[in-house]
Amino acid sequence: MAAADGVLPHVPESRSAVPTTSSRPRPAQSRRQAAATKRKYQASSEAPLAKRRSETSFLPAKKTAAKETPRAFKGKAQKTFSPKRSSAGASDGNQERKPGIKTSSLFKNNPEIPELHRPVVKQVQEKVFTSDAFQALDLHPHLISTINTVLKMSSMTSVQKQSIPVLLEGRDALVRSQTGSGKTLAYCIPVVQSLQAMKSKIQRGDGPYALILVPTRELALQSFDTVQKLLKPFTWIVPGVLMGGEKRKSEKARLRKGINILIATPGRLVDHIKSTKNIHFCRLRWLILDEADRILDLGFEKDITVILNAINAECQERQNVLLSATLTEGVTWLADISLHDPVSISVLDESHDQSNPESKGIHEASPQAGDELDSFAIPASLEQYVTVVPSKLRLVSLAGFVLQKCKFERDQKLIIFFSSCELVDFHYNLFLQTLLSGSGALAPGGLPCASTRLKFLRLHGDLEQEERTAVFQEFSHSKSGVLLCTDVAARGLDLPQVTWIVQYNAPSSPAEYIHRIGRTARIGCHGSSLLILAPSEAEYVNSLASHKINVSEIKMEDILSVLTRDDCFKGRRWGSQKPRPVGPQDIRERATVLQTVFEDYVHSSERTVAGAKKALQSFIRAYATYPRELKHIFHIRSLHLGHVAKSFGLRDAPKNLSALATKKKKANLKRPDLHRRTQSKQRLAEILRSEYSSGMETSVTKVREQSKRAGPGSQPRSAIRSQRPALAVGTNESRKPCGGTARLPRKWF
Ligand SMILES: Nc1ncnc2c1ncn2[C@@H]1O[C@H](COP(=O)(O)OP(=O)(O)OP(=O)(O)O)[C@@H](O)[C@H]1O
Repeated sequence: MAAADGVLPHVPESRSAVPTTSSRPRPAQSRRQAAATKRKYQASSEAPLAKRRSETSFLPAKKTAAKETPRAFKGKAQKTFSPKRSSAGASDGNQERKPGIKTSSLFKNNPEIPELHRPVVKQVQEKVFTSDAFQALDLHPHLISTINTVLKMSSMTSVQKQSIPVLLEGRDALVRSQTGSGKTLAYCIPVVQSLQAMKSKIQRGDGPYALILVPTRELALQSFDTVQKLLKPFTWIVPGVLMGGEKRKSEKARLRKGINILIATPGRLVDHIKSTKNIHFCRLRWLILDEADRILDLGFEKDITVILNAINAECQERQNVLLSATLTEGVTWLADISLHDPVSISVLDESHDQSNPESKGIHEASPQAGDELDSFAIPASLEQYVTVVPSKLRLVSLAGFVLQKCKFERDQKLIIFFSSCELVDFHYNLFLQTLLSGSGALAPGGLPCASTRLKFLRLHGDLEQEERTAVFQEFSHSKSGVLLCTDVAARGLDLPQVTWIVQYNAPSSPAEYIHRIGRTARIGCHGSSLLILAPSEAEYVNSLASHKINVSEIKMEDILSVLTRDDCFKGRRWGSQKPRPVGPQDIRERATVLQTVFEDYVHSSERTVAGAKKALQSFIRAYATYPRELKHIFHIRSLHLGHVAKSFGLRDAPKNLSALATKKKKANLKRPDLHRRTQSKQRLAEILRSEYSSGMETSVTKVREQSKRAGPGSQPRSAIRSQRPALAVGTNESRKPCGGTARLPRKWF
């Protein structure tokens, strides 16, 4: 007889939450356990064992609505043991489990998984490499030899072949090409070439000749590294990075000594513009906005205003370059009105228009068809998958996928994207404590045969800079491992040999989807991505298709079936032990064992329960911030709190969460104006506390306070103070809505 679904037999040794074959119960013991189990079932509302054993399908035959029942934040999800029972005094992990403790009824009352009717669309693709060598360009011979010998590159990529000559001519440009196609060198090579060729040799004390703005610290470090390598033969040109996380004093000292190619995150640069005397831009020749569409998002916009005010006040003549894999309408519009005689470079156009070699992918910038702008190129070597998983089964499915890749396959490097720092921390700690062994510190409930082959790392904006840099370096150089992260790692990062991208929480825009999956399959390599959706979110696949993004389905059963390869997850059977073929029932049992391991860990102490609740709360908060156009797919009302709680290892839907939500909802109903205001405030707060900040909370507060004091339509204070010609930011004239990004005023470049 198989172990009951959702019921684990008594485990005498407290640390063995998962039964092993060596501790099989003796007949008398099994009889006692069977009786206990029977009593348990009589007392519970679960179907009797015999009936459940007869269920042959993987999911319950009983069909429920595709949407999870809209009982969010209300009733109890499942009748289970309360966290208190296992948490009190259980932190030492020596708590003895009672016979027949009900664990997870993971496979009951789940919404039906809908058939995915994927419209097959023709994906937009670009050619990565050309056959042309860098020697074909008019570059300094030492620069060419550095590219060949230090960077070990010989032929140009398509975007480099198109951009470098245009930029060397001195034109402004808008550059769009797929992720991992070599955009960094497409702007770094012309910058270095032009600066080394200047007639009056650059002095360190001259200050910045080029300013490169990037959205995150890791990207700043990465770009700095590339610039530094290119500058090897031109030692008189000094590169430098300002990115936060470092003491302001030491950054000031470096600024004082002089930085000629300055790479910075907007927040930190603003901080220096406001507080550092030695910063000036009178010799600036280049302004590069890498990941330009992200930099123009709300949140960065204010910083960019301050930066451009400061620059415009001191220098008018310079070259401006905007780059991204997803240049959207907002950025094109901005370029149309503000770049000087700009050139629009899109590798996509060249790939599409092979019939007319004259046209190439280079155009005078002009408005492009909306359809074309909404479709982004995806590397041809990137295979995209989606799986639809009911909320209760999300956690075990994610863990199953990680185990499949990292325990049973070689050299797999995974990045898993979550929607918040709290979610990253929760899953990181959970996986470390339950799936990883070898540290000798396996948590209560940890798998006795957990793998030493797994390596987990995490990256998000709440970590100390030292840890962020160390993680970035370690994952870069690792052959295998799992990086759990927020969107702080979504843009621009070039982490070699990443084999899989997993999106555990769906991104909030197609652009973010493209950037996340773009961390794999770079520069012609192979890679895959997996998007995990709930049944109520299945329509997201159509939304992706409307942007020419094609995904294939992987069935949840196929992911979970890996658990049958691992005897760690074997539930204890009593009665006949005859070997039998592995079937859906085995998968269910093993998934239940794994879920129980997670639940046991989460309920092992008050601290871990609180951590899970905090993560759940953060998940709900993030879920509420999907943009309007996706709200019909990701609506908080379609979440079943009890089911979602299971995916955080919580046996019950936390009551205080539901109370909080109901209270808020009621209050908001009474005050619709307040509701609207709170929503936008929350959104702003969300953005302000995002990973892209300068790393100095004070600067965020200052920006907030200043804008509050100054009111709408005001100029940044720095500009007023220094009598610089400020921009009319916030005035009705200068701002037009466009694609969620407020349009920027003319003359920023
Ligand atoms: N000509 C080249 N030959 C070989 N490798 C190259 C070449 N140009 C760039 N690369 C490598 O390709 C990888 C991706 O380059 P890069 O990070 O510049 O891409 P990107 O287009 O900026 O990507 P994203 O849009 O994600 O920011 C890097 O490892 C880089 O060193």
